[in-house]
Amino acid sequence: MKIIDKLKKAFEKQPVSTTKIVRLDSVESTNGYLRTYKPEENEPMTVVMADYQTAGRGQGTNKWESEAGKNLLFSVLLHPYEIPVATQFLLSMYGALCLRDVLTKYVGEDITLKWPNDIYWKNKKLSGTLIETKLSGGRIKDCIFGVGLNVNQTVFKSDAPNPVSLCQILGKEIDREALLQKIVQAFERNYEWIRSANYGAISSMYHDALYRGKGFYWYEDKDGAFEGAIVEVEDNGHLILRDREGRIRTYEFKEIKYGKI
Ligand SMILES: O=C(O)CCCC[C@@H]1SC[C@@H]2NC(=O)N[C@@H]21
Repeated sequence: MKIIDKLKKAFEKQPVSTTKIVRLDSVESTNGYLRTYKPEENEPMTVVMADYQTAGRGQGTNKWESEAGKNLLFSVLLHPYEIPVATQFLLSMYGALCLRDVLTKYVGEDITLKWPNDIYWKNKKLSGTLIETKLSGGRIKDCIFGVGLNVNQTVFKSDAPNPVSLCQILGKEIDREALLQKIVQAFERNYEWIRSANYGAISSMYHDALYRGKGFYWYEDKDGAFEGAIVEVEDNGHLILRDREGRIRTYEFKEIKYGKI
């Protein structure tokens, strides 16, 4: 085969992303940027990424700090009108599974999903997600899926929650742009899951990928520490644990902490 034909073939095989990606040097927060963003009519998905955030937000009242130009800080705007509010955890599972798919290709087996949607490598946090939704008539009008993924940072502040970066795991710097392309392609490819609203299949993939998905581990709620095993994550996103006495305990996010293994 001629070289040009080989190149053409390779190019045809390479999926090309159709999603608009807005690239910024610095912004307060990529989630905040998308909150006032007006998409074109034929723009099902928009991504905004920044090299630096001056007020990056984490879960609850946490800040998300990230060294300039080292990591991936991006938010994906989706309009999943198909999804009723009651089952909006589907979005959380979809996003986390997209990230896991790509990161597993980089790192291998040890990538898991820590309820509700952190990405862990072994027992260290590789990525965190902040989801914000705008509702209309009991359905989801807009969903902003904001991701902070540690890529090339190697020194973290001491109060960061057990962080790790891809560079630390793999021992080499990672091309952030190529990684972002792969993640966006996974979001595009897997959007079919949302369209088909195949809750059972997504939920089963999510459960298979859960950190501490099997066996008893230490947890901590407002009454203290206890050993529990994950029974399931409900469709509404609540975590159900069974303790050593067989008691079933149900938690919303922030009501439970992971104790030491
Ligand atoms: O606390 C967490 O684990 C969630 C962290 C989410 C951080 C990302 S960085 C990009 C996007 N913009 C923000 O302000 N936050 C999210």
